[in-house]
Amino acid sequence: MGSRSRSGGGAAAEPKVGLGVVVVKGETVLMGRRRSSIGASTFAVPGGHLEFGESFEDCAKREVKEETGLDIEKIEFLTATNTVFLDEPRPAHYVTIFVRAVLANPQQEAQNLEPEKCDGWSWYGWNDLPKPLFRPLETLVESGFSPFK
Ligand SMILES: Nc1nc2c([nH]c(=O)n2[C@H]2C[C@H](O)[C@@H](COP(=O)(O)OP(=O)(O)OP(=O)(O)O)O2)c(=O)[nH]1
Ligand SMILES: [Mg+2]
Repeated sequence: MGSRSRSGGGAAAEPKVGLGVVVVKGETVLMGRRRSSIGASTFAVPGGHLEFGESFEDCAKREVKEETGLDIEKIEFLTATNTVFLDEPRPAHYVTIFVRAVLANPQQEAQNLEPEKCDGWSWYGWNDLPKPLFRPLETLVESGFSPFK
């Protein structure tokens, strides 16, 4: 058939673009434990798929609003990671764009607006992150990267 799919079952095998938002408040970042199939029970920052035609900034604002209700500003590109998930329910390959942002209103509280996808949101120090981390984030941390430098 000449199919480029390697995952079988007709599933798309192309790499996808994910976007993770490191929301910074003081010395802490916002993280929650995932319930979604890829990376279930690992801790990740809010984020999701980049939609067709969307800017990184708009994607970051949209995903953080949908998942936490928070409004963010000062969105800056941080770095990208390249992760192949072979041990998940379905093989997947993600290029993840990481951006940093701050709260538009530091008094605003995070709400768990998609409880089917996340156990809840909390603030963690970068040197005291919860474990295990979602793999793209683990790659970021292990590279020595810090959103506070
Ligand atoms: N949320 C989040 N997604 C990430 C991170 N790193 C990373 O590679 N991704 C990738 C893999 C995820 O499967 C993908 C989509 O994010 P998601 O799993 O939260 O999906 P979602 O339902 O919020 O997205 P969407 O389909 O509603 O746009 O983005 C991260 O730190 N946080
Ligand atoms: Mg998400």
